[in-house]
Amino acid sequence: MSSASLARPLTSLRVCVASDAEAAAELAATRILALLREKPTASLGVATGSTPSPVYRALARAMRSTPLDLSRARAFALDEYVGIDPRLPQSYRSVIDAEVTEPLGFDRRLVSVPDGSATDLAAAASAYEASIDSIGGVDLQILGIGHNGHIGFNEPGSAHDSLTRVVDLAEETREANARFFDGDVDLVPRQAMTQGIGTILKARSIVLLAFGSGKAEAVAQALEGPIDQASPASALRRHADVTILLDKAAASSLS
Ligand SMILES: O=P(O)(O)OC[C@H]1O[C@](O)(CO)[C@@H](O)[C@@H]1O
Repeated sequence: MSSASLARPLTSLRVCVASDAEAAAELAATRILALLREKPTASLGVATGSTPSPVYRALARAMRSTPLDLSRARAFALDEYVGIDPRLPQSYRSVIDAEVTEPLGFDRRLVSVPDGSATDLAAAASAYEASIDSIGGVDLQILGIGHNGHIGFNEPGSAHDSLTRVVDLAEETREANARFFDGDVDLVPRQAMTQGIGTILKARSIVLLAFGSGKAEAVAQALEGPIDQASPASALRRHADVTILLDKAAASSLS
């Protein structure tokens, strides 16, 4: 099914321009906490990268003042580099452990990250998709957005109904992520295993955050440009429950 043939009617997104990234992160954290209080077995979709970090810090702060038991909650990471040793600090398994599992008190057995070091990557990707479906899907998915509009590691050109699979990373994505690899783009893996756009759209609710002027064009394309494969994040406009949390700089190209 091509993205153009998707028949679901378009719905309006809630767009909130916060005073700064910290304020936007607080809003996202409040939303997550409300879900987890109401449903202690909720399943949270967690992103990595710089964008969601203040959300996880805000959650940890809130839980220090008002403790909440997350030991029955689940978390599913969006993506992982292919071929990376999961023990390396740059692996998304390590990032999720350090930013989500340990500080927030998830049970490690209930936190899943795609297996980018599997021998049979296609089978591991299918198993990951099936594991999300088998527990009834993600309740709330946290997303960032790449400079080129990617969500997860779904680069421009990804089908809007794509599922978890191995993808080639765009050069601009590898260059953007070189900062996590001692600034050396040659150390950034060339492939990743990512939830597809179709996987992401199966989440019941989605919160996308974007901060800084470097994301402004990608945000404008996603929200105001055509809904097409050139802008992976534009697919979010096909979902019924999406909240976009921006700082002023990331909102600066919106009309
Ligand atoms: O938040 P960053 O580091 O700018 O990266 C943008 C987005 O790209 C991804 O890293 C791809 O996984 C997202 O998780 C992230 O939020």
